[in-house]
Amino acid sequence: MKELQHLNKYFFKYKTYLLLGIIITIVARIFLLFTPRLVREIFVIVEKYKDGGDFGSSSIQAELGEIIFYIIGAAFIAGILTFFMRQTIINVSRYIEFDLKNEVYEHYQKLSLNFYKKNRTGDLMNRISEDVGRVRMYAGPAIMYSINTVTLFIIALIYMFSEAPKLTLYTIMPLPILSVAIYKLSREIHKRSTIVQEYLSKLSTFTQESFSGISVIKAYGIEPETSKNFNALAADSKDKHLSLARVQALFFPMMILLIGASNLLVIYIGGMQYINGEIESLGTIAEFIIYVNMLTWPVATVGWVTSIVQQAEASQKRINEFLNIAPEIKNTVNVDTNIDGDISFNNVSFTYDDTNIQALKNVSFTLKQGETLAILGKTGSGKSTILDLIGRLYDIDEGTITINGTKISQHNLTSLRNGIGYVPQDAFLFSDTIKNNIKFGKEDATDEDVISAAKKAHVHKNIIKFNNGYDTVLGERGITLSGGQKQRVSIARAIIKSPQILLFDDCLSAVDTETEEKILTNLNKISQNKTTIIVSHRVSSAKNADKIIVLDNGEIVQSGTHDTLINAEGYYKHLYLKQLSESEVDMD
Ligand SMILES: Nc1ncnc2c1ncn2[C@@H]1O[C@H](COP(=O)(O)OP(=O)(O)OP(=O)(O)O)[C@@H](O)[C@H]1O
Repeated sequence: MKELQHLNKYFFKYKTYLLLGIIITIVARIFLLFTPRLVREIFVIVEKYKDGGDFGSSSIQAELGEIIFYIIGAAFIAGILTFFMRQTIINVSRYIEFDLKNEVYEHYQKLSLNFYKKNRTGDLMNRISEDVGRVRMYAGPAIMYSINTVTLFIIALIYMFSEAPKLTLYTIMPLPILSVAIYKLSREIHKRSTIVQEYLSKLSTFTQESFSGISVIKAYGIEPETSKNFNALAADSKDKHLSLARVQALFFPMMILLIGASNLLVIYIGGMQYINGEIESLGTIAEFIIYVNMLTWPVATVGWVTSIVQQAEASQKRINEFLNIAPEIKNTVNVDTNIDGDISFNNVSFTYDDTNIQALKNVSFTLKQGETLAILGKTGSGKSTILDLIGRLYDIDEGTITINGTKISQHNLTSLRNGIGYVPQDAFLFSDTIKNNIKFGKEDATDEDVISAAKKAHVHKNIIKFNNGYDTVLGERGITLSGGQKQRVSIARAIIKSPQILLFDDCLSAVDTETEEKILTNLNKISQNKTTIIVSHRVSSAKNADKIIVLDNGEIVQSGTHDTLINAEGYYKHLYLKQLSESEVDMD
């Protein structure tokens, strides 16, 4: 129960509701327990009448009518109170579920990229949905059924012992067996349903990947193999479902068997006692049969609740594991800081701790506000890493990065990120309208702002050709747009923010050189007093930059301007000549 203590703050938050729920539960059970006693009363009256008691038929009718009225009244009140019991306690569990989901989600948002690299997306999703769901079962149903069982048991046992102590002992004898059996069964059901869940998520991952990668599957003609693999997985999943259904099918027969055993005991022992004169009325037997049936379900829930609590404890442990991870990138400055665009790298080295790859070695450069830097280099040479470090997605191991002369870690993290417009290599678009995807960079942007940004990113003409224009909804990862269109929408998203620093990570790779030229000219105009860094594999993207650096294996191997670099031996000149001859071939 140590892990579940995390929920105490929520129980405290909803204490009034919870307390009300507990009181309602207790009162509801008291009313429910009037029925067996009233039924016995009926038997007593009928027995007296049959034995020739001094009843007239109209007075017995009146007495029976009164008792029936009480039975209906008690059941009615118990029913209403049971409704409110669920409305309070189960509602509290839903509030707690909602709060916990928000807490986990907010925490996820604070965690650094490293965390997301180390943990699978499916795992993150499971903890926020399935695990929180299991914890809710503890916060609601488990508490409700426990109070229910305890109250019902205490009150019923008091009534039963005061009525017929020996019969009571026999009646409750099978109940612990029922409880233990249900506990064992619930554990087995849980074990098998976890396996079923695993198979379901395997199946959904498989289908999701097949549909996302359907073009590759079709292009390689491997539909039959994919179907075979799906069938095999589905067959395994079916077997696991059947094995779960087998144990689930045992649940009710077991309950019926044990209820039957208790009823038999009541009838047999009660009957003997009636014959011996130990109990006065057959009504007592009827009363006890009702108790048995009333107590069976709560007793069964003891086993069930135990297994719910164990599952909730395990789930909360998994949730706490993530909640206890402190964000690696911490905001140490609470006031806003000014980001104007002077950037300086001073002997920066950086190693990714998950792969131990040293991505940057002693990298130094300075950029004044308004200047443009182009970074070139072979793949894996560390270009994207430089951009990630400017956005402080990772903290550096050695050296210093400053913006406006202040160390990057001394800037307010929100000011820093607000001051940067970042266009990633892999343009990610949300399943939303094009307009909202562009506005993502600036929630309060007007339609005119959106259009102007799209024009600057040279995508406006494409967008207005769609039937719904800017209101065109993009599919998962923007599948309705071409690669180049996606990149340009992503550029518009950065432009609309009008940040001081613009970071473009090879984001023109999918557009033709002519469009690239036009976009770069527009960017040149926009970024007059903004600092721009363009990562590229093309000399055409770099040639107008104020500074160019060439990276190799994390080190700067060349730096200068286009003119100086095409006259010096090295990667840049080589690339320039290669791309020049390629473009000449294209023109032929
Ligand atoms: N998140 C990460 N975790 C671990 N290693 C990484 C991570 N990102 C990059 N690397 C490694 O760091 C090195 C530099 O990667 P980086 O993405 O900066 O190169 P790049 O020059 O931008 O490459 P490309 O031109 O292919 O985009 C590579 O060896 C890469 O495998």
